[in-house]
Amino acid sequence: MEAKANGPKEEQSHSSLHGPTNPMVTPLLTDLYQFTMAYAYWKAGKHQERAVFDLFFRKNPFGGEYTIFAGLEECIQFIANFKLTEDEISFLRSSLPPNCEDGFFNYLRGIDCSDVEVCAISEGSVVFPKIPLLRIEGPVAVVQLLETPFVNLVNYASLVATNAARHRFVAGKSKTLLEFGLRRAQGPDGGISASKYCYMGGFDATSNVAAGRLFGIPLRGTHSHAFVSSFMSLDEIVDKSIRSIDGSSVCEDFVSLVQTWLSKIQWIHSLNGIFGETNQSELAAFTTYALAFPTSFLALVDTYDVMKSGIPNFCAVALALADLGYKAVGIRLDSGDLAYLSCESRKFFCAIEKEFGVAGFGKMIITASNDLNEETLDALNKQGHEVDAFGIGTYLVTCYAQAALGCVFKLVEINNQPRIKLSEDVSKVSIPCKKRFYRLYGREGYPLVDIMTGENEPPPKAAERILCRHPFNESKRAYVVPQHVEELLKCYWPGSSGKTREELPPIKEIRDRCIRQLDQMRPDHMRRLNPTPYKVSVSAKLYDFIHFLWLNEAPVGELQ
Ligand SMILES: Nc1ncnc2c1ncn2[C@@H]1O[C@H](COP(=O)(O)OP(=O)(O)OP(=O)(O)O)[C@@H](O)[C@H]1O
Ligand SMILES: O=P(O)(O)OC[C@H]1O[C@H](OP(=O)(O)OP(=O)(O)O)[C@H](O)[C@@H]1O
Ligand SMILES: O=C(O)c1cccnc1
Ligand SMILES: [Mg+2]
Repeated sequence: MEAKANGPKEEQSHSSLHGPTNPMVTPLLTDLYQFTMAYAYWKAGKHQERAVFDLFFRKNPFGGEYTIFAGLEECIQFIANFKLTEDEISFLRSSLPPNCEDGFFNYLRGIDCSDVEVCAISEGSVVFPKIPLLRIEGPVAVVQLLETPFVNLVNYASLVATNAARHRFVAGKSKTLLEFGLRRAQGPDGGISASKYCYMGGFDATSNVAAGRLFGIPLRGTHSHAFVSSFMSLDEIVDKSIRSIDGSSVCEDFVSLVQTWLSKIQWIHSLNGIFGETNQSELAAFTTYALAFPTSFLALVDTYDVMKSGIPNFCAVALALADLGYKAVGIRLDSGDLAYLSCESRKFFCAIEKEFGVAGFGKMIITASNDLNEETLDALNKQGHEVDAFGIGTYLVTCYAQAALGCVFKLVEINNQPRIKLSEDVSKVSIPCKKRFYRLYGREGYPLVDIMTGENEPPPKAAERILCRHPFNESKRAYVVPQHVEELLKCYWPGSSGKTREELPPIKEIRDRCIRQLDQMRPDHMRRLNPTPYKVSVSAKLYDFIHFLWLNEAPVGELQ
């Protein structure tokens, strides 16, 4: 069932700064330590010092080599409306130690994000580890307060968008992908976010009505087993009349028409022996649904027995509808061997088309659901199947294969002084400095490498050779002559910088960007098994600076 599009709230006001989708996203949606640090900064007179933080992740999820960046609009909606209320300030006063001075709470009363600059990669972009998704600059105490909500808003959004993109990659472009996860999602916010970001990652529609209304995502749905099993017999159908599609005639007894078709199907030579008596309560359910939705009839056919009952019953109702000029949509399979049952169902539909000359009957849409995930989609592809649309819930929205993306928020500069965070684990050493990022494209149009440079370095230029260095591994480096250079960071919240604010595009545009960028990737980065890592690099100058700072900050050990 396809719902009629009806003035999505989002499309009417996509660029207005109306606040985050979830009203729980307030300045208090942060960790206590952000406020205790803010107090300590304030007490030390350090709170106005200008800091630059990077938000990035260290490892791609799901064993893959790419990630989809999502959640940016919610971050901007959050800071555009960032203001502590008197109630919130009173709560903080009661939560912090009693010796915290009043002046701090007066300071909190005055803060907003008008002096914070947020630059970010465009939402829906394909992104890679270590390259900051957002660069946040402003008074250290304020920016520190943004850490937890920003990381929270980006983490799950990007994880589930990536999961959706991965499901799309396996299913293939021609399949319809429906997100059915609301009932299994991690709470209401998990459900709404899943629907929004699965659409962004390449799904076609959702069953989540609230998400349809909030974001203008196409709504789709079928019906459940309960609807089928709620019927006992055809006698329950009281109003049996239905008008033909062109309105020229009325069929007074649609039930009899369906029964006539069912007996005709039973006599088809090529189907002989497939089925005998079908389940009559199921037939009653299908007939009732068709009377309610003659223009979009779709039936769940696995309540009793797919081939012996569901499919013949569906065909009888669909053929009766065809007599009146209506074209049934198709079926949903929700159990059993989906490869086998989809192929058998297709054969049955083709046999009907051939036998009764009903054009297009063989092309009936077959939807499959039931604990689907990347692996089952892949298995179905390998076996061969006839499924046109997949309804996917639990594994998709809970991100069963990877619990979190692991975004972090690290200080890279304060008062124009670059800062570094060291770690025994080299992959956890942060890349210091306020930086710029570029994507370098090769001759064949594929992105070759992302490179970070210092803020004031000259940008890489097309057709000019540039040395790209692994940030930590001295021996890994390459000269690149890019065909095309794309600067990745754009200013989405200028603060007091005077830069122009990049518009927040509608969700459909973000989805299109995501699909386009995924299409542009070199296939070996995309494959599921042992994909090739995409190269993320730093300029020679930045490399030297990182290692200079590293040596400066790392204490020299003493051996005894
Ligand atoms: N051809 C196939 N190849 C691989 N996996 C499949 C195939 N067909 C279905 N599956 C998957 O196998 C699992 C079957 O689920 P399960 O064992 O619970 O049986 P079921 O079909 O749901 O039976 P029932 O509804 O009667 O309990 C699902 O995760 C489904 O996605
Ligand atoms: O399987 P998922 O990927 O989570 O997709 C959503 C599932 O939700 C519905 O039934 P539900 O699971 O509530 O009941 P059922 O398994 O008994 O059909 C639907 O029939 C799907 O099977
Ligand atoms: O519309 C459906 O078929 C549907 C919706 C949610 C969950 N399972 C199925
Ligand atoms: Mg289920």
